[in-house]
Order: sequence, then C-alpha cells, then structure tokens
Amino acid sequence: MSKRRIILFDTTLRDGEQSPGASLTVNEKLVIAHQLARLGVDVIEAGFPIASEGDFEAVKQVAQNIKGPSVCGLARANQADIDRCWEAVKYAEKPRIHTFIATSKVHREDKLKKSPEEIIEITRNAVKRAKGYCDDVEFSPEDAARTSLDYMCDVVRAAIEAGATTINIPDTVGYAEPKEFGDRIRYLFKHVPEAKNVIISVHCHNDLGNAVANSLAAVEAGATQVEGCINGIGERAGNASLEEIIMNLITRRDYFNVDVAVNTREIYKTSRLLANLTGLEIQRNKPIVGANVFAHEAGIHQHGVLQNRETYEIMKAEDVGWTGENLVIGKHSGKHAVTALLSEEGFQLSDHQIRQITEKVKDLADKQKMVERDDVIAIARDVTNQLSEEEQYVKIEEFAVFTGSNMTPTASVKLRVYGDQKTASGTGDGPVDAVSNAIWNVIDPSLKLVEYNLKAITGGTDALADVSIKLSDESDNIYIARALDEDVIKASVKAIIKGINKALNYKERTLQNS
Ligand SMILES: CC(=O)SCCNC(=O)CCNC(=O)[C@H](O)C(C)(C)COP(=O)(O)OP(=O)(O)OC[C@H]1O[C@@H](n2cnc3c(N)ncnc32)[C@H](O)[C@@H]1OP(=O)(O)O
Ligand SMILES: CC(C)C(=O)C(=O)O
Ligand SMILES: [Mg+2]
Repeated sequence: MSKRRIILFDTTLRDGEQSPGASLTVNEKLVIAHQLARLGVDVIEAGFPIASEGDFEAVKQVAQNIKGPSVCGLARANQADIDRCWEAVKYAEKPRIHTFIATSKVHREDKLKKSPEEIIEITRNAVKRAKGYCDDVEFSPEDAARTSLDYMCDVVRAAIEAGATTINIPDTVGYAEPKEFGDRIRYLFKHVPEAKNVIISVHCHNDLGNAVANSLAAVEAGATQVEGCINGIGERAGNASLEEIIMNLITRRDYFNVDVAVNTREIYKTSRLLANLTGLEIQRNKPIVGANVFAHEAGIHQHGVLQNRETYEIMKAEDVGWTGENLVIGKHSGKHAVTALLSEEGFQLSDHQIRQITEKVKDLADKQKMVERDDVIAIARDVTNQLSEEEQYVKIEEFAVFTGSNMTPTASVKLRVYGDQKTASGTGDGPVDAVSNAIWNVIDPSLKLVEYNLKAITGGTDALADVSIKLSDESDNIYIARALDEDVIKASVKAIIKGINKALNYKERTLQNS
C-alpha cells in the first residue's frame, strides 16, 4: 500500500510576514518564492491581497512567475476580499483561494459579534463565492483549537458542502497540547465522515512552544496537509517551523510512515535567505538550521563523532544542505569565491552587487588581517538592503561629533530632507545619542527610536560595526533598518537614516493608495 503523502503548505510570505518588522518588498517575496519552489513545498501562501497594493502585487507576481507549487492568497470571508484574492492568484498554474472566519466563542462574540448560525452562513457564502472562481478552495475556522468540538464540526460540514477542497484546523493562539490537538483531528474524522474526501490540514502557532509537536500529532491523527513557516517565523511566537516538520517526517519515517516530496538539501539555503532578507536571525541552537546543530565541542562527543558520526548525529548535515565548507576569503579572493559563499547563504545577487560586495570585502581585507564569513554576509546584507535613489527622502550630507572626558557629547548634522537642506545640533549621553538627537531635531517627531543594537561582526577594535535599529510611528508600525561601517557612529547614522526613509516610504505609499 502506498504511503500517505503529506502536503507541505508554506505560509512564510503571509503568516510569516506578520512577524513584527518582517515586512518584505515585492521583489524579496518573489526571490523567497523561487527558493521555496526549489525546496519543493506544495503550496505557497504568498500574501493577503486585500491588505495593501504591495501585497496584492506580490501575490500576483508570485502567481505569474512560480511554476510547480500551488499559489494561494488569503481572504476574509467576504466578497471584496475573495474577489481581490482571485484577481491576484488567477495567474497561477495552480491557484488557490484560502478564506477564513473565526469560530471560537470569544472571537465570535467579542470580536465579530456574530451568532453561531451567522458564522455558518458566512462560511457557506464565502466558500461558494471562492468556488465560483477557483476549484481549489481552502477554508479555515480561525481559533479552531478553542472552538467547541461539535460546533467546529458543524462549520466544517458547511464548508465542505459549499465546495471547500481543503479544511485547515488552526491553533491560532498556540493554546493546544499535542495529544489534545491530535484528538481534535480524530474527532473531526469520526463526526464528519465527508472529511475523508477533502484534505485535512493543520496550522499551529508556537505560543507555548508546541507548534511542531501539535502539527506532528495531527499528522499521526490523519491530517494530510501541514502549514508552517521557514525558521518558524510568524505572528507573536511564530508558526510551526516547516523545516522541523519536514525533518521529523523524514528522519522518523519509521515512526510516521508518510511521504513528503521535498528537496531537503535546499533547507539551509532557504533558512539563510529568509534570515538575511528579514533581518530575523535565528538562535544558534535552533533545530535543523542553527549554527551549532552540526558542531561538537565536548571531547567525548568529538571522540564519538570521529569514530562514527551517528554516535551524536541523527541527521546528516549535507541532507539539509549545510555544507560546512569554509571558504577563506581575503584580499586575494575574487568574485567567484564571494559568490560561492553568498550563494550558500541563499543570496541571489546581480553582477553589480557582486562587484560592490567584492570591492568592500577587499577594502576590509586591507584593513583587517582576516575577513570572516560573517563579515562577508554582513557586507552582502548591507549592499542588498540599500534603498534606491528615489526612496531616499532624507540624506545625510555631513555630521560632526565632539566628545571626550568631562564634556557633554555634542553633534551637528546637515541633512537633505525632501530636497531642502536642514542643519541641526544636539547633545546626548554619548556620541551616538548626541547625533541621534541632532537628527531628531529636524525629523518628524512622531517617529521614535525604540531599539538600538550594536554588534561587532568579528575581530578587534577594527571590526565592522553592525547597527540595527527599530523605529515606530504614531500607528505603532515598526520599521527595522541596519547598516554597517567600520566607524560605529557612521553605522549608527546610516541605520537611523535608513529607518527614517523606510517609514517615509511607507507613508508615501499609504497616501498614494488612499
Ligand atoms: C489569524 C490570522 O493570521 S488572520 C490574518 C491576519 N492578518 C492581517 O490582519 C494582516 C492584513 N490585514 C490588514 O491589512 C487589515 O486588517 C485589513 C485590510 C484586512 C482590514 O483592515 P480594516 O478594514 O482597516 O479593518 P481592521 O483590520 O481594523 O478590522 C478587521 C475587520 O475585519 C473583520 N473580520 C476579521 N476577520 C474576518 C473574517 N475572517 N471574515 C470577515 N470579516 C472579518 C472584523 O470584524 C473587522 O470588521 P469591521 O471593519 O467591520 O469592524
Ligand atoms: C488565517 C488562519 C489560518 C491563521 O493564520 C490562523 O488561524 O492562525
Ligand atoms: Mg496563523
């Protein structure tokens, strides 16, 4: 008998992008979608088309350009969302509309203010409308894990009757425990016999750290689609990490006895690409893709691994695409070595970008004795995250900082703001604070610097300084920016100006759309 095939539904570009500060440009979404297709996921949820012009465009471009996986868009259970979603996904080889409505008591009564019967009616109408456009329709009863079992079954029955081909059971707030969640899926199969004729999917969040365990419990209970995000990113504590689910199903094939059709050797590259484009770095001990996962420090472990890797490794590094190769980069390295290293990190670079990066690497190699992998990655991030000329509403022309012992650090700045020259000065607790205060004397005060992080990439006092900052605006939108320089103050100024430009770009786009 053939094994049950598990459909991998990737929602990195939709739910993953709901991670605060993770917003991606249309082009970045397209680059990630191409990589997800190489990884071999079955479905890519590319965005929420009604959310913004940018998200509509991203879903449309993914639909137009990606071959292989189904391309899906999210829509609330109303006509406008579903119509807009279809406009974006209709170009796909295999389009899917995913519509949803919340079913738990607290969501129904306090958020939607709808009766149980009204929700069922809305479900029917939404699925029918989507079905009018597209054969492949997914329906999710949002917050299913906190919905009474019988009512959840009533809603699912209505959605199947109306034509849904996939029913997705979300644990929207990461509340479920593994056995309980598996039992919920069993209950569904038992009480809704027609569930056997559609795909039963799960979508788990990680608020209690159970997202992967709950997804796997659902697979054991008979679910045939699992939703997740690369690196486990997503709303709040994130979604189930797709690479962890994949490697569980493969490494413990003996236990799950299911098939997945995926090229695991693309996992590491996909993870690095996402971390590099979103700036959401993963912890070193993150399962499957963390930097320490195939490293051994302790003598007893090293001794064991030297005899036989299986003593302390349950997966092969090369099976997840972690080559462990350490190309040494220096001033004698050329563009091929730089490209090879960055390609392992998931970067897809234009010739111009490769030239820029190689030049900066050589500059650094002239100043530092050694250029390490992390230096090259930081330089590539810096080069690929540049704003275009038209996106730079604010530019720094000059700045000076005066600091020393027994004096208050003072800074002066000369900026160009929408073409006009502005000068200002400021004082602060330190030189970075002083220059930041000077900038803020000419910039919209509703923008606030809410976080500042400084990291030395490698090396000693001549190391590259990597500054990342978070700004927030009056609507609590978050803008993340990072910049690199050998000079800490220059890196800080560049990051702050980049963050301000990101916020101004968002404002300009919102004004154009309204
Ligand atoms: C669990 C999840 O991940 S769900 C997906 C969450 N993702 C997002 O919300 C990101 C994208 N969202 C957005 O851009 C915006 O919220 C939009 C464009 C969808 C809607 O924006 P707004 O019209 O300004 O509404 P706002 O977000 O403030 O409130 C949500 C509205 O949708 C309604 N709603 C929420 N869920 C649903 C649903 N599944 N079906 C129908 N209506 C819904 C709410 O009742 C509220 O309605 P109201 O405007 O009549 O009060
Ligand atoms: C839209 C739905 C599936 C969702 O993201 C959730 O419930 O978490
Ligand atoms: Mg979700």
